[in-house]
Amino acid sequence: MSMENGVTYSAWSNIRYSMRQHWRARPLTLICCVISALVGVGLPFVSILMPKIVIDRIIAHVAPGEFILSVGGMALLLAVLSCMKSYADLMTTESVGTISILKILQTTMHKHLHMDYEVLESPGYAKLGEKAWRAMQSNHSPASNIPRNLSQLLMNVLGFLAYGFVIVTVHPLIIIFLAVSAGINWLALSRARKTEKETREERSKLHGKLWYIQKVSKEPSGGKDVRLYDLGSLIRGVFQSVLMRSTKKEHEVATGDMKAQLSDAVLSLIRDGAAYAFLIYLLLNDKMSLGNFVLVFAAIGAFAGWLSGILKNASELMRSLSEMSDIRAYLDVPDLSNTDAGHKLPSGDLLPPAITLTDVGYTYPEAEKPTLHGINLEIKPGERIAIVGANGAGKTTLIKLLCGLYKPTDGVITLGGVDVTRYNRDEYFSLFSTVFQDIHLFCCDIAGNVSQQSPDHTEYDKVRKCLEMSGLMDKVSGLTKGESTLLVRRVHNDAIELSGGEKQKLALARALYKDAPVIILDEPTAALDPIAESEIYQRYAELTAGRTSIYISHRLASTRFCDRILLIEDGGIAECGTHDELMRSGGKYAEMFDVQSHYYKDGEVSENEDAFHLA
Ligand SMILES: Nc1ncnc2c1ncn2[C@@H]1O[C@H](COP(=O)(O)OP(=O)(O)OP(=O)(O)O)[C@@H](O)[C@H]1O
Repeated sequence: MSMENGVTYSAWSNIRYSMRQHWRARPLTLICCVISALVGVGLPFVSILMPKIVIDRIIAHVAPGEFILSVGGMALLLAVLSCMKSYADLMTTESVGTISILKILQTTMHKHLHMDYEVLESPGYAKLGEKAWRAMQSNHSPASNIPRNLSQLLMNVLGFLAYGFVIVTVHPLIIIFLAVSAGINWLALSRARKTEKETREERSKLHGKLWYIQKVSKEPSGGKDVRLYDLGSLIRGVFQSVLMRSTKKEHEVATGDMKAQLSDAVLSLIRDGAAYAFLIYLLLNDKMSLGNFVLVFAAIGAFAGWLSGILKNASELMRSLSEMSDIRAYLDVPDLSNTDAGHKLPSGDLLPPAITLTDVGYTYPEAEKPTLHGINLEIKPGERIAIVGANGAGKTTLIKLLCGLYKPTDGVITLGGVDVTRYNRDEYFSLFSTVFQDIHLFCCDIAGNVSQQSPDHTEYDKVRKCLEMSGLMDKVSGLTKGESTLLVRRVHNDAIELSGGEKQKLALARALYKDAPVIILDEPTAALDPIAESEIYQRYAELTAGRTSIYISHRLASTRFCDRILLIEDGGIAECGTHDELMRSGGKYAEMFDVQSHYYKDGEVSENEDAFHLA
């Protein structure tokens, strides 16, 4: 699955996008940005104008009342502008620094939670995610800096024009000289930006690796192996080598930035020095009044600031905009499934529906060959199917296709005679209760983990019934808080930890609570003790009553209570039939069953013996 969505984002489109986000989060932010820009020019302008007015008034011998009025008025204006600037800056910093970043985090979380599972799992998307995450965390975070950059750019441009006008009125030559030196500076900054852009892909990859190694080193699930196999030195070595490569690249970027800043400083010195010398020459030769000299002298000093401000802000804005592209590229990866209103799902008497696979195949993204191919299968309403096969045969892949987490790369799956891609993705999910091998617990109480709903919407009697059926009620009733006991210790101090088998029982209770017409169980008893496992087998008919069920297991004896057994081999259905039929045909299933049956009681399993008594 290619993650190139073919969309490019122009600078203008990124600016509009960012403005829209900020406007939705808090319109006041953008208003304050504009106020900050305008006052940011007005304030220093009034400051440099004040000495000229004082000198001009003194030289003109104005009346004391007029003098106090004009100077006092200027001082008052300065105080008002200063307060406005402080307020606008405070509001902007607070808004862009928290609210807007949180808004972006909220948007990305919504994307993680609702995108197609197939996209979420794909390596291409993970890479895009790393780039976007890096962009969100960077010092130049577009989330916070685009409005601030624009505000500062606007302030610098206005300052440049206002001060430029003052200088031009004295001598146009000075402004040409200042503009040429600014052009040279821009070239230096462009080079720095080019280095940053060229190395961004690689820096992002290295950063992703560092982050992954950090994550591995602190995950308790990997912590056992790290200690018992002494993986610490290996992990440290890999981290060190990636860190060195990452530091080298970051150093390249920092050096580019430093060179640009150095050239700015040197050029500013030459530029301002020459301009001041020229001014002094004009004053000494009576070609300029003292008031104008003071005004232009201050204007030239500040003009250089506006100029380098424009260059710096433009460069930072470019960087922020390209980082915004990274975030948008991540957010805009399209879903492959139908998320619009789809074909009406079967309901009432039509449940559970028939599911048909016609020439279905699936190739994982970037895989060399298909994991599954040419699968033809009809699952009748209410049928109990068992799927068996060696490790890596494709059993889990097949059920992910069935329950809509993957879209077939070949062939068609229909449900109730309708191509499943025509149903709305989330409505289609509602038809399946699935227990996967890897069980995810959410940081709420046991009841919430079973119902997957908030307490207001949880039916507690139903929760207890499902816990009873899955065999977890004995454990839960022994807990002080019963089904209100919290799970996930990382989040809640008073949470409990469940064992592997208990988690599996909880997952089964969750599947039963959902009460969907199709129940799919992928090795649901792998972690259960023999008695608990046997109870599940004995209750299987009750657990799956009125539903279509699909059961994956390596314990071949357990598949005997199913109507049909499918053996997956070499990416296809190699054998299909009842246990007796498959045993009679003497194929792979019979061979696997015979190998396993050596471990049963007394070495043999007779046809009539309870096949669930595993040693
Ligand atoms: N996300 C993935 N990306 C790429 N390849 C994958 C992915 N998941 C599984 N595979 C590959 O697909 C093949 C089938 O995997 P699958 O999990 O369907 O096997 P399985 O029959 O359920 O195995 P097991 O009995 O060990 O659970 C394996 O070779 C595996 O490497």
